[in-house]
Amino acid sequence: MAEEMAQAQPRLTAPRSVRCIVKLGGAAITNKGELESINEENLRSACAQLRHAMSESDGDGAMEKVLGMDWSRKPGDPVDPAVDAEWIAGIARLGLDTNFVVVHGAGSFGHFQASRSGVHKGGLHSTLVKAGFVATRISVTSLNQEIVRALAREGIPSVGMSPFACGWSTQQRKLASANASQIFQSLHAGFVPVLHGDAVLDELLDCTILSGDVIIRHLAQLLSPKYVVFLTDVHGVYDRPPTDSNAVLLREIEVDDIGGWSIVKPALLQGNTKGVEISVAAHDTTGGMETKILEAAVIARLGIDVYITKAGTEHSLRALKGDVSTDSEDWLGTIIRSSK
Ligand SMILES: Nc1ncnc2c1ncn2[C@@H]1O[C@H](COP(=O)(O)OP(=O)(O)OP(=O)(O)O)[C@@H](O)[C@H]1O
Ligand SMILES: C=C(C)CCOP(=O)(O)O
Repeated sequence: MAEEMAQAQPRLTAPRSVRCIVKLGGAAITNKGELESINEENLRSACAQLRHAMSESDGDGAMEKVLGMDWSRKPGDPVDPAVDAEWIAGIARLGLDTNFVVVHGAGSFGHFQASRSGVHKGGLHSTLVKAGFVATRISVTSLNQEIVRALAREGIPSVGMSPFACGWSTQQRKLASANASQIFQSLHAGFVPVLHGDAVLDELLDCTILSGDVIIRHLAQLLSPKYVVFLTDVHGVYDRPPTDSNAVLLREIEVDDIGGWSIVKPALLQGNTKGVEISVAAHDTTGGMETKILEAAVIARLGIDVYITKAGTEHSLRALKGDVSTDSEDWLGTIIRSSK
């Protein structure tokens, strides 16, 4: 009996060293202005680049034949999916370094439902908020499934995990309970966990919206990855909204011990005391680029380099491979790192 109980307890040991935690930003993998619309090209490219970054082979990372893992039948498919069971059985190992965690944002899934009903502000006694909570979860979990499928089609052994369903909750929007044992165990078993920004219960507000950016910071604290990558729809952090033609890309930001940060590159902005000007879309319930920068600064203070760059570019591939340094003049993106 005691043995059975011991087996039933989750293993709480930290996993093998995690190489990278990556955020697939909602602005990149969805068409943000169009309700529940996936940016198929960006999603496909992000998944292919992830596979490439995980590949253990020396070449360009592309296996001759990818072991597709989405075996479900999609609408319009005439017959059952062809699964070459003999070929698969003959493959000794995947040849992928799967020590990655993927977190995605909501983009045009979830934010609209949440902002329309006010889920982010709480108050589950309101029927509108309750309905909005359900609608938000339907929307983000359906996006999660599409992302897991896209990764699986690239042969990445991914498993979807919803923070709400894993019992994660907040207290006044700050993470209060976030058991990661299922994530640890999945990594141990060779799976790539795929989490997402979610609607969660809040001890004071009843409910709120937990951003993928906050999830990434929490996981970075728990898993100490080698580096963290945020892929989005712009090249990185600019000194003002990139819609302004005078916006300058901040190439390197240094974070000190107490969380203060300063611009290192470009040199012309060194000593800039005005800070960064940010605009956030009206329906965005989680703070947009501002939240990303704040969470990235916390991660950098841990001594973990953070790369923010545009999805579907040569720069995103280099970031996913960890092939970026402060000397990389030809890399387009923002590096946020510790000053130590
Ligand atoms: N100073 C700034 N620097 C960079 N981007 C900015 C700035 N101000 C506003 N933005 C906007 O921030 C957006 C990216 O942040 P956002 O949070 O939407 O990204 P995401 O993580 O990809 O999306 P989601 O939160 O849906 O997952 C860009 O579309 C950009 O226009
Ligand atoms: C709107 C919901 C449900 C999640 C938001 O997550 P984010 O897009 O990562 O900020």
